[in-house]
Amino acid sequence: MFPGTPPHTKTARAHLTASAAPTTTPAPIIDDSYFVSNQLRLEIQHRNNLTLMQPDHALYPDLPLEVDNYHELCPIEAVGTLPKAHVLGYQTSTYKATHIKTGQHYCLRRVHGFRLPNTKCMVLVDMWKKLSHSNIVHLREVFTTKAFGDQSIVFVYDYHPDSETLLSRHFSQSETLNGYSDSFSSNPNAPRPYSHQKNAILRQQHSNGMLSESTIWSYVIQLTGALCAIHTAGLACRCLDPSKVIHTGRLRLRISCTSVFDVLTFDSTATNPLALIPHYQQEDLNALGKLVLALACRSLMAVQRENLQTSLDLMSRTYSSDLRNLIIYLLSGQQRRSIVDLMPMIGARYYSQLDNVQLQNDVLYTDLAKEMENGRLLRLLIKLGTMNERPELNMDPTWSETGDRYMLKLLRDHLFHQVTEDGRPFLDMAHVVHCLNRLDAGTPEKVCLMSRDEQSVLVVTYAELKECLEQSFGEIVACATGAGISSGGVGGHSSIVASPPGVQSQSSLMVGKQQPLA
Ligand SMILES: Nc1ncnc2c1ncn2[C@@H]1O[C@H](COP(=O)(O)OP(=O)(O)OP(=O)(O)O)[C@@H](O)[C@H]1O
Repeated sequence: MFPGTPPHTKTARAHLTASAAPTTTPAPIIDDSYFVSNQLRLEIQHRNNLTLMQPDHALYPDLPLEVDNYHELCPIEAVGTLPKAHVLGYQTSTYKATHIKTGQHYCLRRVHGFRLPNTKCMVLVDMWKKLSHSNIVHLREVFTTKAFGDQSIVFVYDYHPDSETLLSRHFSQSETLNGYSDSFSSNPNAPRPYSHQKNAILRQQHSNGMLSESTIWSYVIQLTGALCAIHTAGLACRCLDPSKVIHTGRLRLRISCTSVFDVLTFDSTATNPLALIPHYQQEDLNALGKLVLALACRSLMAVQRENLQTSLDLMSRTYSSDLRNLIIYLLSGQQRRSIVDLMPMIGARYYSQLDNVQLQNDVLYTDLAKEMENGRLLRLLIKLGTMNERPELNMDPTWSETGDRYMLKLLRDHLFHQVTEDGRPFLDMAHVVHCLNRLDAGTPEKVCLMSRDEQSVLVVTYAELKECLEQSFGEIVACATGAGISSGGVGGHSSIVASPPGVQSQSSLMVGKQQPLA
């Protein structure tokens, strides 16, 4: 069998009888799962699709083409979503947009009809911009604009494709629409009997399905980490609401919407703009307690003031006393609490979280390594594709068919155009990847290449083919950049190690400007 020839295959037109083969070869790989794990591939594909999503002007004719330094605005909320007035009574809209200069994607949160009285609040905005944490959506800038036809203020954040709010992920649609839509604001004027409330919470807990305790602790660890960073920076979150925490990928949480409340409620007459921060930090802890309790009960109703005790009783049936104690601590408004006090309550669960993150990291590294390999192979394919069948170079129409390029053309056939004994295309990505890897490494291993008319057989090493490739591609680059002009075969990079009868000699095959040898 000729070296480098896959068993029981023949080249595009030639039949390599010598390679007739054992049938023990593994089944050929013909799908691209060969390259990267399926689940990750789907996830990344989906995120890329969302990131590359283009604006639909027919659907959103009123959207401006440009807003400040951003263009290609695409609303992130579902089409047909009715305008809501959630953030302090202002209507808001969220868009994916592209920065005009850098091409980076961002998430723009627009607050409609808001006029900024002065720029004093920018002190807080600057503090937020400096805050970088893996569980906080990074704020990049804030600006006012009339591009939407009104006076709007726009908060620019990092874009995290395929995110979902905790509200839509873990709480039922009906609950958000049935009069309890303002997640945590209870209406004390609407009393309901205890049993009614308890049954309703139980129903929701059952219909929504319980979250595992480890999931809730993972959320607690991420959110306390974020709060710790915010409080340490001398800021308060003020938006720890299920509609403002986004969930991406596998259990990854990020607090979004930061700084919006600070700007919208900024009191420019106050002597110290940071005076109320300690108070808001206490409110953050309260909001965290409510969020954890709501998640444990899978119900927003669970955190209304009159339902708190019932909800704590219900969640204790399923979850540990540690989780209950953590919620009680967070909701105990009388004492002065600190986010740092939560660390001993979480305790050894940090180790499991760290372990999960590191395991996930290992998986990503393995897939990244595969992707790097794929990138390498893609560059090789680009070089081959640029060269093979090129109609002419330096006014030489035979350039791609002569000299070193002829070997590369035969290599192309060897890679992609092999057929089985009975003439069917031979598809095996493993064969292509195997050969390309050897070509990239320039190994001394030999490969047998046969011309389509079966008259010539070249046996060359991958090292020689690699040199041909680099040399020929270099000629194209030089021609493209006007750096140098050359044509014809360079010769000397190949050798016929074995020539079956009737095959042309090395010199006539490889040197000078010969007639096309296809
Ligand atoms: N930084 C971000 N990157 C990507 N998507 C985001 C980002 N921030 C929010 N989203 C997504 O945008 C969508 C809308 O978010 P938004 O916070 O406006 O929710 P909402 O329920 O409409 O809130 P509001 O009460 O302010 O109207 C959600 O699906 C959310 O997951």
